[in-house]
Amino acid sequence: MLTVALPKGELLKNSIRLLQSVGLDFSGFLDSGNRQLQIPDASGQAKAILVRAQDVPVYVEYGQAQLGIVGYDVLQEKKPQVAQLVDLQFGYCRMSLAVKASSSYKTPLDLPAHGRVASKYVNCARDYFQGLDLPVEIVPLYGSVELGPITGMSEAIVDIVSTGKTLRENGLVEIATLYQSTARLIVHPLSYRLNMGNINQLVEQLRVEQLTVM
Ligand SMILES: Nc1ncnc2c1ncn2[C@@H]1O[C@H](COP(=O)(O)OP(=O)(O)OP(=O)(O)O)[C@@H](O)[C@H]1O
Ligand SMILES: O=P(O)(O)OC[C@H]1O[C@H](OP(=O)(O)OP(=O)(O)O)[C@H](O)[C@@H]1O
Repeated sequence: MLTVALPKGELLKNSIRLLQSVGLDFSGFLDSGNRQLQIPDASGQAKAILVRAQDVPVYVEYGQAQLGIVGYDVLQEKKPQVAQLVDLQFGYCRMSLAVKASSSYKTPLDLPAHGRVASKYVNCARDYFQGLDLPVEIVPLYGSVELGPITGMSEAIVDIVSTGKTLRENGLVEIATLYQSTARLIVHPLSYRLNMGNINQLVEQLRVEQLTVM
């Protein structure tokens, strides 16, 4: 039986919608009273496990799930050994560098050498500043990173921006975009090569459906 790893949070609804369009129903995860972390599809072809967004590639890399749905941002941060097969065209956001709107930093190179940058995406932030040849201290945080510059702990943040509302409401502005991100269908490479549980057919169906459903 195929196992699909689904991310809790922002990408869950659209992931479930997409899978429904190819006949796999995991809508039970959307029931507010439901605390089950794995549910079988009614057809008996597959089951889904519900994990934190950052953990989706872990289950796929280790082969406990053959398929998963995860943001490109997470793949950039963790660089897991998985095949990235389809850009699912939802979960649009961008990884940005932001500073206080009132600061004098208008471009990344205006930031002071050895200044601090707070982020949940420490590898993305580190790679970006290495590419600029600007030495900075990356301060790892787990959320609400906008508070870094507000409290004065850091000069800047590297974080996901979607509507821009969170930045605006906290007096921050973007000064650079590291990359754009969308949800991706990822696959365990060996399972794909061996076509386990007819995985290739399902991937093709998802490739077609994502164009019409979203
Ligand atoms: N505001 C947003 N708008 C659109 N997509 C987003 C937004 N925030 C995050 N995403 C995308 O959705 C994915 C999951 O984000 P979500 O906020 O649900 O989890 P998370 O905060 O990264 O993880 P966790 O809560 O487990 O720490 C992200 O990796 C990104 O690809
Ligand atoms: O541009 P916007 O549409 O306002 O969205 C951006 C916000 O969404 C994410 O936060 P999330 O809700 O995941 O909370 P977090 O601070 O715990 O990461 C991200 O970290 C920003 O704070």
